[in-house]
Amino acid sequence: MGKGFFNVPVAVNEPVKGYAPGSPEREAVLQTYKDMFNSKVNVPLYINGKDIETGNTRTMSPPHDHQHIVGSYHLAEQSHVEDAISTALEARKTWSQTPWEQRAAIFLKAAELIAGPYRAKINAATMIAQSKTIHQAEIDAACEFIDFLRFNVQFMTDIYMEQPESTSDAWNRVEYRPLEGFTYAVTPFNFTAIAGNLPACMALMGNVVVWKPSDSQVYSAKVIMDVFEEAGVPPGVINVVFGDPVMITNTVLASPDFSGLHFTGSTFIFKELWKQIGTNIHNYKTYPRIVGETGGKDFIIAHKSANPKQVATAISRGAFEFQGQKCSAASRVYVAQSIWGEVKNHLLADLTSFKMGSPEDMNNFITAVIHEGSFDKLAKYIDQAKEDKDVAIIAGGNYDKSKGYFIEPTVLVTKDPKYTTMCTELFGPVVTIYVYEDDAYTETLKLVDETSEYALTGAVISTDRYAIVEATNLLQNSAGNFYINDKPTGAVVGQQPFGGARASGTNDKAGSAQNLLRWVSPRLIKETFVTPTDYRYPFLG
Ligand SMILES: NC(=O)c1ccc[n+]([C@@H]2O[C@H](COP(=O)([O-])OP(=O)(O)OC[C@H]3O[C@@H](n4cnc5c(N)ncnc54)[C@H](O)[C@@H]3O)[C@@H](O)[C@H]2O)c1
Ligand SMILES: N[C@@H](CCC=O)C(=O)O
Repeated sequence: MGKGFFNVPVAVNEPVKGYAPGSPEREAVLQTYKDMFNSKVNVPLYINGKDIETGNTRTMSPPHDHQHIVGSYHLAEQSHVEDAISTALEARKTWSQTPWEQRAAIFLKAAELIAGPYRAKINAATMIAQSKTIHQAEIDAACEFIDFLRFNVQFMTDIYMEQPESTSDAWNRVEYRPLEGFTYAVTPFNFTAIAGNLPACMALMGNVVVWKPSDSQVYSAKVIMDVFEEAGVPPGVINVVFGDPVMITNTVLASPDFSGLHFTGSTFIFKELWKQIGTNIHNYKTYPRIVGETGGKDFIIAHKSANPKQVATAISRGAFEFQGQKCSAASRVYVAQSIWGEVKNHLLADLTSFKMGSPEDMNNFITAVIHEGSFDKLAKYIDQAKEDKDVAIIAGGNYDKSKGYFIEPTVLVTKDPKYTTMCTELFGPVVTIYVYEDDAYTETLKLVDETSEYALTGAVISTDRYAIVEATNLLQNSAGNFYINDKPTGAVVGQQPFGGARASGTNDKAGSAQNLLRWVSPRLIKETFVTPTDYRYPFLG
């Protein structure tokens, strides 16, 4: 189909803008934030390239100002989901035959639109919908999303170039077909980049998609769809439905043409979806691909040789950036007794300096948690900690939902290494610390490995190389992303492919060729040049 072997632009990471006072990017994003905050957006479904208004709507409010309405979005009925499926299957006829370089051009254009004309808008939407500070919005909605789009194009061509050996009389070719049928993307609230990448990377590989965003990310999902539309994603290739996740999922998974689930979200939901796909397995035309990146209970272990200030900073950033609502957020920390005093002093000094409030005020490091359900759950764990004897609250512990869902960054110190908040994912600004005896390092590493069902990210901080080696070996299966002398968050596309195993997911590494491989079904074509005409082997005479 192609009329040349094309080189794609070399992917480079999008530089993170600083948003310093007086900078043009700061002025632009603040003005856009104000405009969006003070108007009302109408978000329809998007099916077959058309805006669909169902009339059944739900309002949208920023988590930091939950009585303020910034717009409303339309909820799908079953018939809309069925339309999304049939329109995707119709679009597949053309899209799956479209040359790869044409598909690539669309998503490279999307990257440039976000880097330029849409940057302030996608960042402001993320600040409003998900209550991210400008820095957290910039590294997610702008930079990480741009990186996904650019690097995926490079990964796609790397995959296509992977070809078998041929001989002089037979040419072996592998074509990387899109999956037969349609795919389903179910995305979380916490990363605009993930919401955009899950449908986009499947479409890039020639698939057609039904995408169900999180109810708490609709505003920034709308900007993503505007970008895709302007970049030229043809009608029917990516269809967006909002609303009841159970009804939408039941409808999608009931289709015999369902061919792949690309999920990011909580572990329990993913396991339920896997089970449902298993139950329906006899109905499908092909075995559906299942990719899920899910929860975490991410750790930092600080050796006695660690620099206490480095440990404290890794906790301050790793546990509290974006209110701990990263799957990679540090939420359990093991600190050697001899450095704990100093770590604690630095950490408490950091927490005292944190400012909390609306992301519009760029002095704030902490904003609100995503919704009332999350707020109430976190408040319950904090209240329980106030009651429990084995745990002390050394910072934070207050919360207030009168205006926004604000939870004070909270540090628990426990004497019980299996205390509930050392094991359970809370997904908020609460970190639990266990102080271990300096000479119990090896036992503590075993504890790290055995304490949680998850295995997403983790970090060791040490200046002793043997301690690093021991942690690297003993924690081999405890984290899919393992950091040495760093916090466990902040993976960058193209640098730290991201994902974990155990209950944290299928570890198909977002931001890598490995993930894209899940969305193709290779076909081997052997072409023989001189076709045999006699069945006898030479020795048969
Ligand atoms: N491992 C990773 O890469 C990664 C990245 C981001 C977030 N996460 C995880 O995501 C979670 C936070 O995100 P969230 O609160 O949006 O997660 P969530 O599981 O509540 O929601 C994720 C998506 O699933 C949908 N959903 C909810 N119930 C459903 C059901 N019964 N059937 C079908 N779909 C359903 C939601 O509407 C949403 O679109 C955390 O557990 C976090 O660790 C993991
Ligand atoms: N890319 C993110 C993780 C995404 C999960 O929420 C990080 O590494 O911090």
